[in-house]
Amino acid sequence: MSKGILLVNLGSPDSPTKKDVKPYLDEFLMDERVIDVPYALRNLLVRGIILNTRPKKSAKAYSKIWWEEGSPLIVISERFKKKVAQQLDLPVALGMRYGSGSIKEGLQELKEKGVDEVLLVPLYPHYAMSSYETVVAKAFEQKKIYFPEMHITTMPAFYKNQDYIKVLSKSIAEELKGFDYDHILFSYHGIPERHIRKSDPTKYHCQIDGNCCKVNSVAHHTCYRHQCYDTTELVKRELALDDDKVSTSFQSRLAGDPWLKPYTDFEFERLAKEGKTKLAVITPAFVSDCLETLEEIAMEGEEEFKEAGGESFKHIPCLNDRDDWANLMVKWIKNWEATEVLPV
Ligand SMILES: C=CC1=C(C)c2cc3[nH]c(cc4nc(cc5[nH]c(cc1n2)c(C)c5CCC(=O)O)C(CCC(=O)O)=C4C)c(C)c3C=C
Ligand SMILES: [Fe+2]
Ligand SMILES: [Fe+2]
Repeated sequence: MSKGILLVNLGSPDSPTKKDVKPYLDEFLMDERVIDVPYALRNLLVRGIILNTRPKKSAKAYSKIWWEEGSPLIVISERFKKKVAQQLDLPVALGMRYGSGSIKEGLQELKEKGVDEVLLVPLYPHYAMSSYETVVAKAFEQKKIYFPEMHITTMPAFYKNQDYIKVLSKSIAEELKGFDYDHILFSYHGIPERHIRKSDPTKYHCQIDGNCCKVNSVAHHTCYRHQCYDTTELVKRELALDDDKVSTSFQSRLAGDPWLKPYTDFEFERLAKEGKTKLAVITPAFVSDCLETLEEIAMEGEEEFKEAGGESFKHIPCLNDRDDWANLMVKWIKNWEATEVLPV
């Protein structure tokens, strides 16, 4: 068997224009694990309603954060991949769940290098049906159709891995140097509450009230909300932060059913009104900065917070291509190569 790595991130449109954003959003929102309603209804919702207005709005947002080299998410993912590959003697490829540079292309690249045993690495710290699970499902679907000879092992979600928490905490501590804050908000990408219920294998454990999280359950392996609160708690402990200086919220909701609460934009207002006027925001659902961090938080969020009375605001960058983060990924991969052990 010849081993290789496929790192997978979400993907971006090819350019920040309505023409390129529309097909990207079409692929993204027509994913049954993202808008999880029957096909006919999803088709009506996405193609009959959302895609009439959203591409223009999203293109405008993307154009505010676009870099000369391209989409920040793609550029950062490529830099990360390069740093990881430099330290390994086995092929490393990058794939995107949506848009250009697909999972199929990534697997093809590995196949051409003689790989038949793939370590699939969804670049998400937490499990969610709409992020981690859809990457795994797509990779296995592509394997079945095009690469039946390949064997795929998937890296588990690493939201509470000790080394990951250390690297994340170190990045936060470094970024907070010189920033006088009175609160740190951990803002995670939101998902509809029904996704939590759907992903609960027991079908009764997750009450979405926090009490369920105190009772040990197999449901925690697939509960995005539980895992996000775990990450916050572990970083809080690692950095010895006071309870009342840290909170968790969920951003980026779309209209419709209730999404995980509290909502980040409401929290900006609440915190400012409570006199927490110097705010640091960390976005640990993403390993790479992207539209949701650079525009929604670092631009729009700062404006909303200051309009509500906030004085200073700092978005702490994602891990991106930090050396310690790339080194940690290399360590996990080497463990897998040598002993088949993956992070927990
Ligand atoms: C039903 C809608 C959505 C769910 C559920 C969802 C979950 C989810 N998304 C990410 C990570 C990212 N999402 C990004 C952008 C983005 N997300 C949605 C919708 C849902 N996401 C939309 C419509 C968009 C596109 C932009 C917009 O119109 O607002 C991005 C940024 C991509 C980029 O190019 O920079 C990321 C990353 C996670 C981790 C997640 C579930 C936990
Ligand atoms: Fe999203
Ligand atoms: Fe829970």
